[in-house]
Amino acid sequence: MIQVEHINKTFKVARRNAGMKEAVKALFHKEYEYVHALEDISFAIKEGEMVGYIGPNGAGKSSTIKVLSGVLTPDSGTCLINGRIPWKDRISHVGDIGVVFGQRSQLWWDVPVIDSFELLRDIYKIPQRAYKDKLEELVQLLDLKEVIRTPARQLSLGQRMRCEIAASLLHNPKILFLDEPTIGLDAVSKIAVRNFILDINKRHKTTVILTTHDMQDIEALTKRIILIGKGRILLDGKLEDLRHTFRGAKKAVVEYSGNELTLCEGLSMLADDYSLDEEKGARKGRAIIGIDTDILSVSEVISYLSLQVDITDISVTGTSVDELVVQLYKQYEI
Ligand SMILES: Nc1ncnc2c1ncn2[C@@H]1O[C@H](COP(=O)(O)OP(=O)(O)OP(=O)(O)O)[C@@H](O)[C@H]1O
Repeated sequence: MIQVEHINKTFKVARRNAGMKEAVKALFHKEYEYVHALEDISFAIKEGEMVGYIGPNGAGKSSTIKVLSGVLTPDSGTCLINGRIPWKDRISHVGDIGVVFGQRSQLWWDVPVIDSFELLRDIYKIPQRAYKDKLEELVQLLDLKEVIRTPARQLSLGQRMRCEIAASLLHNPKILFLDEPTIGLDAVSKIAVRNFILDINKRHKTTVILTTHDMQDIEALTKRIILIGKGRILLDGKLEDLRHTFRGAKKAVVEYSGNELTLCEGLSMLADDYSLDEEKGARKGRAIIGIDTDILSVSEVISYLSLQVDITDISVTGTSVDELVVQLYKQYEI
């Protein structure tokens, strides 16, 4: 459905130093720098897939989404979406895609949201019957009844984001590009947005490409991730496999009293915060210990530690998706 092959995009950016003198100098002699936003980007996405497109700031995520949605023409490479080249067949292509940029609005600011929806109906030439049915579905699923008669500028961020998502789906697109859809939302609104995305993917087999810095979005929505750094794709694989790779790392938070903790092979001290009871000559503390589960099992760790100290509380957690991504960024030096 989406086939991207060897896409490259370089931006030519004018640069000058600060100050009046430099500004005048730049009038006569401009200096340029070249930013390689996308370098040899290739991937394929099947119908109905939900893919997380992740990477640090400036990695090239938005540039990729812009190429896929047809607003940015690459310097070289090919991209076919449902048999169309996005930047060449823009008008027919936009009928197939919905785009939500979390940081930008597609709603007209001063008019009630429903007026923006009607305008989009005209732009996309949605038949009246289909529009009515879709609107009804979206209003119900996204709980918009109370807000669509309000101007966009008077909505809370969460309400506006739900309206943005509805606006992007009115014409029933096959593909949805979501660029930071939960940015700035509170926990309840984030969950509502995520549940809705899961729901439309299930109902309509909508293909979703999601760029986000929120790893809970990735965990809740996608099975596959594509990691981009400095304009290049560094990894494309299943989240599950990645978890497997990093499975060997767990963390124990141990509240203890007694002696100083000594660690054996397979354990590493990440933090040890304690106070000293000078009378008893004993410590009371909270240690965070890294466990390499390829060397020691969790039960062995508990037995080993309880031989040394009194454990008053212990919790053991695996690597979170956030930690996993930090490790990936470290591994790929991005
Ligand atoms: N129109 C442009 N003109 C010049 N440089 C640009 C332009 N758009 C993007 N870039 C540069 O291309 C690189 C990739 O930018 P892009 O916005 O795609 O990154 P991103 O991964 O979406 O980052 P973020 O997570 O911060 O949104 C950056 O170095 C950026 O400065």
